[in-house]
Amino acid sequence: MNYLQEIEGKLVHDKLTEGGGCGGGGGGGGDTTTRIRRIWVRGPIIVGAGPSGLAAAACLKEKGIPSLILERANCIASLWQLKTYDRLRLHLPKQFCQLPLMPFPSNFPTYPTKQHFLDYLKAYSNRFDLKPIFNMKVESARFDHRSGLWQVKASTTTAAATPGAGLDKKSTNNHDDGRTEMVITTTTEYVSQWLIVATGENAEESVPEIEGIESFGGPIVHTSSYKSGEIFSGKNVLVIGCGNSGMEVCLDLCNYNARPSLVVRDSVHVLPQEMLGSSTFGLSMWLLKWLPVWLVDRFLLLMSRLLLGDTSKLGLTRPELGPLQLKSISGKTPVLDVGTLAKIKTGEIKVCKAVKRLSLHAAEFIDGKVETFDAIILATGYKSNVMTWLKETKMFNEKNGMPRKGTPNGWKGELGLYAVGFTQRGLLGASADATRIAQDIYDNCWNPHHHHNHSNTHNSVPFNSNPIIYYSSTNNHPTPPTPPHIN
Ligand SMILES: Cc1cc2nc3c(=O)[nH]c(=O)nc-3n(C[C@H](O)[C@H](O)[C@H](O)COP(=O)(O)OP(=O)(O)OC[C@H]3O[C@@H](n4cnc5c(N)ncnc54)[C@H](O)[C@@H]3O)c2cc1C
Ligand SMILES: NC(=O)C1=CN([C@@H]2O[C@H](COP(=O)(O)OP(=O)(O)OC[C@H]3O[C@@H](n4cnc5c(N)ncnc54)[C@H](OP(=O)(O)O)[C@@H]3O)[C@@H](O)[C@H]2O)C=CC1
Ligand SMILES: O=C(O)C(=O)Cc1c[nH]c2ccccc12
Repeated sequence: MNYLQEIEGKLVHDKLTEGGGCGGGGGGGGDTTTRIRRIWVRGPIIVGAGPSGLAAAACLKEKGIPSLILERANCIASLWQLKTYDRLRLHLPKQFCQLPLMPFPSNFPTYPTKQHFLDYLKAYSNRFDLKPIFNMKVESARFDHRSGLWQVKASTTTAAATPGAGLDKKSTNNHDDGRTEMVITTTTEYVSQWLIVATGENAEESVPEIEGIESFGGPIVHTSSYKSGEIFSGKNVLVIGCGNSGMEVCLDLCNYNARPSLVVRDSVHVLPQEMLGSSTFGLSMWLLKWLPVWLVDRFLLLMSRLLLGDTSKLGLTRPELGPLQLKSISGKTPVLDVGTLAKIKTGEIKVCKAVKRLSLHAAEFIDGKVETFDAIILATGYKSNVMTWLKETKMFNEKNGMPRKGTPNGWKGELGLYAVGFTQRGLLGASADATRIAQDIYDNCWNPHHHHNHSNTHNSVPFNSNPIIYYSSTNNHPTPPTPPHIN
């Protein structure tokens, strides 16, 4: 640990804001009092250590290309590790959820649990020796035309650290109990020829505006902080949103003797998880090889009708478009039923219309009904955060932070910019992106002599595996400057 801090200390004391080395990199600007560490990365910078970022790094590594992963959380796969409920399993069979180059172990069940999946991701990082820099939140990234490089500014926040050099901001948090603790934010600028966006479609919670929400007297939690129904036992809980999360949370609430009501503001496709002895997803993929989407949809709807009955009688109206067509046009994922429908049929879960307004202990719905509730769970989904930090609007839509080009072409931008995991096709889509990105960087950019499309003629590794070069100096440390407080 001391050793790491020493590196950190050395770095921040070096005179770093001057350009030099590879092309100036912007910055400089004369005023050397702003102490920003600047680090040149040999390979691509990957933002996000979720399944997508890990897959991209592994595919690059396999081609001999080092990369550097920056992750805001203090662990890999933070969505899965920190923001999912206890009973979560993959909804799709494991063969559709594995990352490139390393299949799931054969002893895993068809639908691995959250812990299985996390164990797999840990093993995946170890296998490819991936070492993300944790607690490193990317605040901005822009392409510098002068140097031809991406400049990625990231911040690390340390609580109660020893004051030192290289600090952008020092502030104090005043706690209610009178304690004060120092919060230190350090900014680091990473510079590279390539930037791979892997922050995901689920980077931030989507929180709806609902009239009167501020006056509601009970707890309001997003599904990202819901663990289990235990604390809601005996309570009336309003679950807003009927995607896969909302549906499953309702089931979980029932299992803990809470009384959930599910808001279905519009329409939803609920499909059985399996039909004819195989997974609905697998069967659909297979049928799509031979039949047009509309026909596969007709088949899915027929099977659903036989296996689940008429869901509209339960308040779950189906959209006009079929489930796969809707998924491909809008990205809206059909719900794969894991037992919720049975509880709706028995009345253990009530289905409600859209919420009109909330008050201290109640919700009024658009059909005029009023019900009392002790708690609200927002199962309203997620959104990308790319538009908040990526200073680029050609590849990414500045409104929704998604690539402008649709699947499967959204992975490649210009000037060394890539995106992995924005296909609205889950882990399968992310894996395909990661493979393509690594191949593209290898083919077109990686060889210093730019042998376009002659990938199979050069199999030597042009750089050593350490991705970091300290921009300002001759230092070439064997490890990245890991923040001193990670686990
Ligand atoms: C409850 C739930 C269940 C799911 N189940 C399945 C399933 O069974 N099968 C399937 O295929 N898909 C499933 N998905 C879809 C899900 O998108 C993928 O499983 C997968 O997590 C996507 O990986 P990702 O790396 O693209 O994004 P994420 O897993 O979200 O990882 C992105 C990472 O980027 C980090 N990050 C974000 N912003 C910054 C920043 N500014 N700086 C640094 N780091 C940043 C985040 O902290 C995060 O660790 C599920 C999603 C949810 C919410
Ligand atoms: N085990 C698994 O594989 C699981 C996978 N997932 C995946 O994770 C991703 C996120 O899922 P999820 O968290 O369910 O989010 P989704 O985005 O899939 O669903 C959000 C739901 O909230 C509704 N909603 C949004 N705003 C409001 C509002 N103001 N009032 C009422 N309803 C509202 C939406 O309705 P509308 O359609 O009308 O906008 C939609 O039904 C998906 O890709 C999903 O498939 C999630 C859980 C489990
Ligand atoms: O979880 C997601 O968002 C996915 O894209 C994977 C997925 C889960 N259920 C599905 C049904 C149809 C297509 C994709 C999925």
